[in-house]
Amino acid sequence: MTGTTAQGPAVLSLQGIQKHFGGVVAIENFSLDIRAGEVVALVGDNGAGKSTLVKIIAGVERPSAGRIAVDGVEVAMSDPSTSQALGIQVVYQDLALADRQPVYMNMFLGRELTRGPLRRLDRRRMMAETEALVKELDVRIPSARAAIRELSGGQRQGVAIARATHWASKLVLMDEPTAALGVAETAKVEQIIQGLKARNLPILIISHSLDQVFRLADRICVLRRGRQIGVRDTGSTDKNEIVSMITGLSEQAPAARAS
Ligand SMILES: Nc1ncnc2c1ncn2[C@@H]1O[C@H](COP(=O)(O)OP(=O)(O)OP(=O)(O)O)[C@@H](O)[C@H]1O
Repeated sequence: MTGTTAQGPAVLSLQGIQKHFGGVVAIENFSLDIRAGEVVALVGDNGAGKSTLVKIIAGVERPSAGRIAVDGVEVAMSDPSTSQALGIQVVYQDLALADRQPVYMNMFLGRELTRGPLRRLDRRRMMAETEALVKELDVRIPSARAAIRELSGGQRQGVAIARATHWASKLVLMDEPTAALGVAETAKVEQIIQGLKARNLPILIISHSLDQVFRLADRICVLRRGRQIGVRDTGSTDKNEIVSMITGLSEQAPAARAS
């Protein structure tokens, strides 16, 4: 592998990760360090193993072999709550939002703030915290009281990202965050993701759009049929190289490309 020039200690370190589903090798031997403040894109064709890797980090799937460390300490991601407790949050494609509930309740879903001995819902505090967060991240929603179903796809995605950011102290995983969005909404969500860099929170993002990957990522990690093909710094590679890594077809020489 080449091109791993990010600085600082690894927030998340994956070493020799393997995952077999019966006879299917979904992940062969995967190693990657992710550091504070960087966006790493995971790319590869359908079935390359991207979602499986995200599920392993999220504690949804157990690796067949390999080691995972958070801040240098080896951990067993035995279930999603372990991963969450370690400060890792996932924004899944379906967003996992409660459609009928207001934005502020979604922000605290399963972790609602309460007050007093009767532990009544502290709606005011949840609303205030939600408003501060969406403002900080520039997620433009009509109100923290708006029900999710009243929001556009881009606004929903913004809420899901804001929630993940709120609860993640170490890492946010994003699985195709703009797959269902139009051009303008994609641009807005990308702007929100770029804004997260200021928080120094590392992001691992799955995307099928190489244009998006080149806009957002500091490093690009390529998988092909479960094999880790390589990691490149975005600034020292180009789409041709990444496409050839994804497909396994060698790059055409410039002369041949021009003809
Ligand atoms: N629960 C499972 N049981 C059996 N095989 C699985 C399971 N989950 C994934 N696989 C297999 O593992 C391989 C990797 O799948 P994965 O979904 O991780 O790929 P992907 O890169 O995320 O693809 P896509 O871009 O289509 O989402 C595929 O061959 C898939 O069929």
